[in-house]
Amino acid sequence: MRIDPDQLPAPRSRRDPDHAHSTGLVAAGLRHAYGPLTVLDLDTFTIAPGDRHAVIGPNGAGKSTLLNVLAGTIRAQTGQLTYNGHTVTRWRPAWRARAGIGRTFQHPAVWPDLTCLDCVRVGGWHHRRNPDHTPIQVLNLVGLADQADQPASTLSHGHRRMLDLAVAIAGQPRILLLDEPAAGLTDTDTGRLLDILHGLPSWMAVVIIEHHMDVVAAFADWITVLHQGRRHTDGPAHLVRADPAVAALYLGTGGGDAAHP
Ligand SMILES: Nc1ncnc2c1ncn2[C@@H]1O[C@H](COP(=O)(O)OP(=O)(O)OP(=O)(O)O)[C@@H](O)[C@H]1O
Repeated sequence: MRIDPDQLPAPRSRRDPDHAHSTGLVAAGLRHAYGPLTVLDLDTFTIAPGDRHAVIGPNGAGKSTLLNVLAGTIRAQTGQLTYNGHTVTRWRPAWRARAGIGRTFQHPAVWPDLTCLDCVRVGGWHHRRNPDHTPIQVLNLVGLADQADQPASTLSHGHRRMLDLAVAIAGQPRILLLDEPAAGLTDTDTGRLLDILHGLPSWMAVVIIEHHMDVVAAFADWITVLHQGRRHTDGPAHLVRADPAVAALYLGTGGGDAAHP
């Protein structure tokens, strides 16, 4: 089901003149299977500059698979990805990151033996000549400036998640993909996460996979609901959140019929 956005006023544009040449990411015909199990089967998925987009769905719906396909960690068996007019379907994750597709991981992936500051330096290595923010400023943004010289391995789970986010932000991505950024965070850290997300530059598109609906509600303009690898619903966030079929999907009371008529 697709909610008609024409019911609403036009979404606020987040385009920045400096990034007007960015046309975002367009995925078409993505399909991925493990043996007989198709875990992703999406006709289209689009990320426009400045999007604030949440991908939700029950466990096993294919959300991380989608994010991994967009970031290049998994190569979909069929489909095409176009980013700013370039076909990037076969690009490695590092090439995509350098081109502006950044990400965090469901299980924070930081370099345990490096200090927090060095992790952020690595994250921003391709912007050394003209950084928007110094590494310490990025650490400050996520509340870790006091831990700058500490090895990443000594951080708590919540702080490792923040460091993972800082590493991604240091790369100044045009598209930032966040896999369950609030998982395991305290309420205080979740509040900080939302402050950080709200403070990201308007030209940066942000896509989150998230189970915490309060985070989705506070962050997203647009929601895509996946179920069994397919699009169940997508549309403006407040309409999707109010959609009884989406609630039914989470409660297991028949939403599956909407995805697989
Ligand atoms: N390497 C793998 N081999 C086989 N099956 C896999 C593999 N990785 C994922 N899957 C299966 O693919 C399906 C989609 O997984 P995925 O992690 O994308 O779902 P998800 O929506 O992110 O779930 P969750 O919310 O629990 O993280 C699940 O059924 C999962 O068990």
